[in-house]
Amino acid sequence: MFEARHTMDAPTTASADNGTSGGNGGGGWFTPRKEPAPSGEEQGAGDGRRLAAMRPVGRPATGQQAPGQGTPEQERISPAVEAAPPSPQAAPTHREVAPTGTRPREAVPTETRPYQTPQPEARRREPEPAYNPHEAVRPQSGPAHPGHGSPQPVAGQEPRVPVQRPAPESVPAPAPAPEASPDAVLIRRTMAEVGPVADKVTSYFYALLFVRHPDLRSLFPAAMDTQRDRLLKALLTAAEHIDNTPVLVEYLQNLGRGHRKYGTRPEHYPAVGECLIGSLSRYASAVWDHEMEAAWVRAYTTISQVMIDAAAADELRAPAWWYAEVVSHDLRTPDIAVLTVRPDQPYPFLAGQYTSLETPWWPRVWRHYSFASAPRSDGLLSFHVKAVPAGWVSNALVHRARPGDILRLGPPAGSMTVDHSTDSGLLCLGGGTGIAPIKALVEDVAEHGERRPVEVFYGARTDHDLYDIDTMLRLQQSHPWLAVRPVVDQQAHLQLPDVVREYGPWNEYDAYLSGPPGMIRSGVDALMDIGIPSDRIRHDSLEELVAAGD
Ligand SMILES: NC(=O)C1=CN([C@@H]2O[C@H](COP(=O)(O)OP(=O)(O)OC[C@H]3O[C@@H](n4cnc5c(N)ncnc54)[C@H](O)[C@@H]3O)[C@@H](O)[C@H]2O)C=CC1
Repeated sequence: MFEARHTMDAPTTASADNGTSGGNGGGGWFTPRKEPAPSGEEQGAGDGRRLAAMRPVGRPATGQQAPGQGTPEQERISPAVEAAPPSPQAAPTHREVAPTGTRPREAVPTETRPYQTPQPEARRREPEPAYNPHEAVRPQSGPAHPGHGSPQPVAGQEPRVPVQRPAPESVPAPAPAPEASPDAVLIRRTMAEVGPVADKVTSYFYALLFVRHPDLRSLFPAAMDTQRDRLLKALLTAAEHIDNTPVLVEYLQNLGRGHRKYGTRPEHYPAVGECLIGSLSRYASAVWDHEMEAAWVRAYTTISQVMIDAAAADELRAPAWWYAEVVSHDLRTPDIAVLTVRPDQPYPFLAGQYTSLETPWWPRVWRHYSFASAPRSDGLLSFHVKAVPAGWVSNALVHRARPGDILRLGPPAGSMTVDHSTDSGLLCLGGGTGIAPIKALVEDVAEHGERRPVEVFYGARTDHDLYDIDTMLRLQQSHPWLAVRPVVDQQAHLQLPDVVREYGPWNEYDAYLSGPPGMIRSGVDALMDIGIPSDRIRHDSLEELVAAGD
């Protein structure tokens, strides 16, 4: 039910309303409690009191940004506890389970308003601060060439670069916070404590949630496995950045909007908060005290309030989800398909954004895919999908979906979009199916009639994996401002990002990266290394990328 779309640009630290002001102090409306256990018997009066206290404040929706725009989600496959409504095929039944839809939101008792939602601010994505060395890739670059032939190398042979795998991204590491608020300090102390046992915290959290609130189980997928840590990760990510109001608000608004498709309602939030704190208090017992609990209550109240408000505002102007009929299915390689779908109602989005997608075969299991085209006059949407081992959704989309099948789409999200107020060039790195949003960006620039230079480096493992090279080369032929350079690992002597160093200078360019996490990491490193400032580098969230694609 909570979707963690941790973006690069998300959470750093700042301060504004740090939760320490207002009438929502530590002992105010939340009474510290005993350590909970996943037992129904523990739902005593104390719990009921706590639950009421944690209920977020309902507030009229005003001043929200357009759906899906400028959101930080920018994440490909992200942590998201996928609590979703039913599959299209089971729509009548599931509609009952997921009653939010487009109904007016339900009123929630107003108690305290500990937090004022600031207006979202425009921002750019920033890279994650620290990356590990990359996986080995031996790409090769050369001039654009027609068809699937091997590109010409652009550099001499070099030894293969020794590499390490990126470290797993579990609970986000605390961001540096020179002036952290007292609440932020307490929250980070908790996270440092629970980080090493994140798996246990997650299991315990869901045990609590489903034992105490069995009605919420139907909002989650039947099999929780790959998605089980998403809710907790989302909450911890948000809590960790509780000081950075503008970024946090944007992140949470996006999260709140995205949760409409799961059937999340305001009254679900206290239950989640209660179980979150129950889990944290158990696994951070060595440092847990009243102050720490109060800090978490304030943080969670803020988090849930922003999400609820954003969902309510979104409800006034957009459906919780769209049905979309598959109108074409083009198997480009044995494991990559290009799908085109027709949404049942207009679907506004921006080139460079992505959506969440659910197939009829795996109800409530959602995966993120970028739009592979800029918005079209016929309203059709296209996606590039690679079937990955054990990937339920990707395999269904590649090997099972056929024209006539009905999918569901969540709202658009992501801020890897073109800034049309400048005429900077675009330096685009697309790896594998990561070329999809890059193609959309190129089309977007073309449609705006701009003459800004666009340089696309398209990486693939083999020349056969350059499944969309013909399209890209056709675009290049039509647009003199566009250069497309395939980079094939198989014949390569340099990694894709290193190839980019061979060209340039890039000081007048904004950079866009899309592809596997290792490519994003090394790409951001390389681009910053050659002097492109981080605020000119955009990409989807690494967390989502790590979890994506299945
Ligand atoms: N389908 C979609 O709409 C989108 C997918 N993505 C992500 O793109 C990825 C695509 O996967 P595949 O097609 O299997 O790509 P892949 O794993 O075959 O990699 C494609 C290319 O990226 C480069 N690359 C890979 N790892 C690298 C590293 N560590 N350092 C430098 N360069 C590296 C190489 O040139 C490689 O050939 C997935 O992770 C997916 O989540 C991202 C955006 C959109």
